[in-house]
Amino acid sequence: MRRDRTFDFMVKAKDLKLDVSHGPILYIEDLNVSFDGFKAIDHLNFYVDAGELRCVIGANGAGKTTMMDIITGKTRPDSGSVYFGQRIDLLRLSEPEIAEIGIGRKFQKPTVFEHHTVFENLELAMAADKRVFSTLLARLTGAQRDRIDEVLGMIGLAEHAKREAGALSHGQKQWLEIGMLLMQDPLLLLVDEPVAGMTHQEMDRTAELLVSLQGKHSVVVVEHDMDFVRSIARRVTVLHQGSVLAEGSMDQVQNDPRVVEVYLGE
Ligand SMILES: Nc1ncnc2c1ncn2[C@@H]1O[C@H](COP(=O)(O)OP(=O)(O)OP(=O)(O)O)[C@@H](O)[C@H]1O
Repeated sequence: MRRDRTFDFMVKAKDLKLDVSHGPILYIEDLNVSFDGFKAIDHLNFYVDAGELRCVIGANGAGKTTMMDIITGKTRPDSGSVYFGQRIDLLRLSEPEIAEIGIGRKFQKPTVFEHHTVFENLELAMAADKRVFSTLLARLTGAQRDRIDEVLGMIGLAEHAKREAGALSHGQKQWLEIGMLLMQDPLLLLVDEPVAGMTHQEMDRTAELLVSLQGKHSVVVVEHDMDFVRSIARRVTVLHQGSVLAEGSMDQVQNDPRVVEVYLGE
């Protein structure tokens, strides 16, 4: 895929300018990584358009987590390229720098601050330096309050703003954590198995939330629950043995004989 190869040497991560004028916000090309000789990612090509909501499925060990780890700088590949927009080479950036330029990640297990209220959790997420929490409380501007209220509405927790996060249900904690990521206004949001352990009602609500994020944010969701994937996905990527086996609508991939054989037919 065409990409302008301009390198921003000497520029601080936060000053890098995202360029999505060609469409994709994420370019992964010919990516490879091995662990002790085992190819976890094998000549992987993967593109996500700006504003897109993409689902990634694949059997255990297909390489989904490893791909997310490479995007966020946690794992370094052996070869290949990973670009954020056309110009930002993610392989040159550290994990904190990647977060700073607008890539947020939600892990499977919620990690909210249980002894703080929902509101305070969102407030804390706004601070780049988590140690400033005690001083931040007194200094919220009107715009910051408005942003917290807006996110509370998006995640459906406005009525729970004053509750301790530890008292929330599992699903509500997951939404709060997505809200905490939203406080950083990420351009790309990576979400790992968001509905594991949720009730059906919570799953429906999570689907609505993720669908509402597309457009303003690009979202990549890794999920095993096929009904959930069907309920949100516009485009689905099936990973198998570290590369893309199939890509398309849920109907297309579900009817692909190779997919049926290696994954859905299990
Ligand atoms: N740090 C590591 N060291 C050694 N092997 C690893 C490491 N990380 C991943 N692997 C292996 O690489 C393969 C791909 O793992 P990965 O976690 O990316 O798959 P996955 O698609 O996320 O699977 P799951 O659905 O189970 O989370 C697996 O066989 C895993 O055991």
